[in-house]
Amino acid sequence: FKLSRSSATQAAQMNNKTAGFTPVPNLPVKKSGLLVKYDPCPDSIKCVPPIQCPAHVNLPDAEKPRPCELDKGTGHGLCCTTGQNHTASKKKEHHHLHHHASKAVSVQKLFQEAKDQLVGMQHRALLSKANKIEPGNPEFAHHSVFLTSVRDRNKVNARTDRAMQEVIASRLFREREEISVRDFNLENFDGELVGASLQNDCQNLDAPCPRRPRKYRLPDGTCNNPVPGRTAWASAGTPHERLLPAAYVDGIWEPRLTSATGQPLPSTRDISRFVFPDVDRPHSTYNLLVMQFGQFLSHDVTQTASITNRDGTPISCCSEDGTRTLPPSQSHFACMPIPISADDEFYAQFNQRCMNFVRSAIAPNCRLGPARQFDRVTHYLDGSPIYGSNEQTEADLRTFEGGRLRMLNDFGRDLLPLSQDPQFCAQIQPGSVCFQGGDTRTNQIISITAVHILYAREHNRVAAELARLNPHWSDDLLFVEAKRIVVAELQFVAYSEFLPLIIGTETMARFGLNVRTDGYSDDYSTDVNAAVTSEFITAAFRFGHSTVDGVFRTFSETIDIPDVMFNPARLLQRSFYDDILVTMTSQPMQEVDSSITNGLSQFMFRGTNPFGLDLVAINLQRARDHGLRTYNEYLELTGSRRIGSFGDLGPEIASRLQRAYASPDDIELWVGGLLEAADTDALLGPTFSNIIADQFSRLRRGDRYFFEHGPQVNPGAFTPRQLAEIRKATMARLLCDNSDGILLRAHQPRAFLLPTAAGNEQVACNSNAIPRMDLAAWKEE
Ligand code: HEM
Ligand SMILES: [Ca+2]
Repeated sequence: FKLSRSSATQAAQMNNKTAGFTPVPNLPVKKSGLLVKYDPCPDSIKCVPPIQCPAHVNLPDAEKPRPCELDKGTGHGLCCTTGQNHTASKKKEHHHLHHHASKAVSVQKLFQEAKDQLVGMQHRALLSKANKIEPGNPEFAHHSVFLTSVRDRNKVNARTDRAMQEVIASRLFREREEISVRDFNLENFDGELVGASLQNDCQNLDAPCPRRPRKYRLPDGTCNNPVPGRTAWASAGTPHERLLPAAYVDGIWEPRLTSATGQPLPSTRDISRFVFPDVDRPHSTYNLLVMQFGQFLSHDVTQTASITNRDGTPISCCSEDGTRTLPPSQSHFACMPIPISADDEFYAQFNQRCMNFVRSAIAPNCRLGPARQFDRVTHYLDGSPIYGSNEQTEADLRTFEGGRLRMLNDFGRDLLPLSQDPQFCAQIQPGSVCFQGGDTRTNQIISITAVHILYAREHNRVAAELARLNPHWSDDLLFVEAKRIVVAELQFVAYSEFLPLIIGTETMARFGLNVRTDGYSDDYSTDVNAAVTSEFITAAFRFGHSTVDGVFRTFSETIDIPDVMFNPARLLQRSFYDDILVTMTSQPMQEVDSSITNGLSQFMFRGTNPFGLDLVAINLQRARDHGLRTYNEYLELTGSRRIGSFGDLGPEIASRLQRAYASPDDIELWVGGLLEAADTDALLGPTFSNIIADQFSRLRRGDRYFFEHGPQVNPGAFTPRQLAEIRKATMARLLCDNSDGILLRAHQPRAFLLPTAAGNEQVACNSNAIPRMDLAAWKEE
């Protein structure tokens, strides 16, 4: 007797649910065992979720904010006086550099020393002949997303040089001034360089903006915040924010390498193979579009840059055949390769002992202090994967006729135009083509290429409709108006349909994330920086990697995902676009749990090689590179109790964790976050939900152009009538309006849930059950 597929699935899911760990609130309890009831906060002090008052972790007990009840019984918060900064604004310690009779001279001397050291490091990097990567190597594909155009190369090199000088100068400074690592990580010292002779390099912190605010966003995200000194906030090229101070062992850029026990941390590849095997656990109601839209959103808000060779080529930190790590004398200063154990069940077959890993590029800070990674794309949720994150990219994508985006017309179907570097994908997957989108990751997996096509078609659909309604509008006006509508639809779908499925309705309410049913929102604040946090991009929003299935079961074939990475050529087949859209909305995604498909953890970007990269190992290595703290520290940040033993996380997983880690204090944020049991009606547990909720709160409260913000604050506000139309947008309508009508003519109204979910039966695309926006609200009287 065999279990039917569905009951086996159910059993697996129950198993997963009971295995999940639920963090325990860290609150004072009365002798009776009941939670203490809290008084309201004093006037003008807000009660916020603990994550939105991050300084509480680092304050001495006597200064900690006191707990309070959040609105509508959604849990406990803190009466916060320190805002969203991870350090309380304490008086900075003054070190003599600042008071030196000729500060400018000593800063300059420090930087000259740093420059000399850097030249030495670069010289050694140049001498190491081995550190190039050939096309065709999986690592070449990994780095393709980081590559900069020839046009930008000098600028990128100059920026990295400057940032590296700051790192070296910070080291010299910290040693000479004998500042503790803790104070350095917390930035409890005066490290401002503004005013010193180097200030010329710091001017890009404030973008030049027109006096009268623009009605439309700028492609690079500048001039969103109107306050002088903040006009570059969250624009392309600006650094990540941090919830907790970095965990660099030197307080500057040296990654965490030792366990709480004092022995070396385990290799992230070992953590991957011990803790994250490939187990098929399909989700009972969520489909693969949740996964794919999630990745699309992540590409909108974040793309980290990598350090490269000076000629822009990727750096290799392993010997060419992967059998050994390059010795320090031969390797680049940005190298942080991942060791592979000799007993690795998978990579040992291919004699691999080293997986390449190059550290993320860092931004000049214009101050001494911990290194800060930056975002290459606009942090704002502003459709940047569709339109690009700078003026040039946007211009390259436009036709300059009718406000439209360029498309490749393939026998009557609109696809994205072919990439200007059409050979690129062919270097990874012979015979493939690459498409051109607003983001360099457009071809990373065929399903994301399809989402890019979906939105580009929507843009052109809206532009055509606006042109019909307003025949006198210019190309420019049609373009910016269509973009404003498409971005609003994207934001609306993200906040109304997607986010509640991920973090649940209670967290939505606690962080004030729900879209309104009418009127304008009033939560815009010039004090909120929308920039993504290190914790969000390096761990929490990478939850999505657990939801990826190793195959697409399309109408006509079962495709292994590594075969469609950088290989979107199937989209040229007449029915494939519809087929992959239908596959995404009808095939379940994978559960969020301690399992990752081999398609990501062994074969990622394999191209024509027998093995690829391990994304789990890379995620964890990236977290160390970016100075992320451990799971326990984020439990504390979110107001939960730390775990004391592996057993706290459940009996089955405990032995696997014990095999990987020496101490529960070493468990990484991404690992602990995935192991939590989901909140009620959510996909994720509280730690990831909190980090994601905090980010999406920044992304609306810190974005002046957010679709719900009214004319008092938003120069691009919609009229009430237009806003009512935006609020009809759904993912189902987007799919229906922009499919080829070959395989997709009907759809379930809730597009992120399987058609088998209760009350979600398919209806014809022209049915009223899938509402339609009426663009007549944009007709000029
Ligand atoms: C479809 C399969 C996917 C592949 C092949 C993939 C691959 C990758 C790779 C190679 C990176 C860069 C890793 C590094 O060097 O640190 C990355 C980063 C990331 N991924 Fe994925 N991913 C996939 C799906 C997803 C999904 C579904 C989500 C979220 C729902 C997601 C969220 C992220 C985030 C937030 C980052 C950090 C981006 C940055 O700042 O550079 N990914 N992914
Ligand atoms: Ca963006």
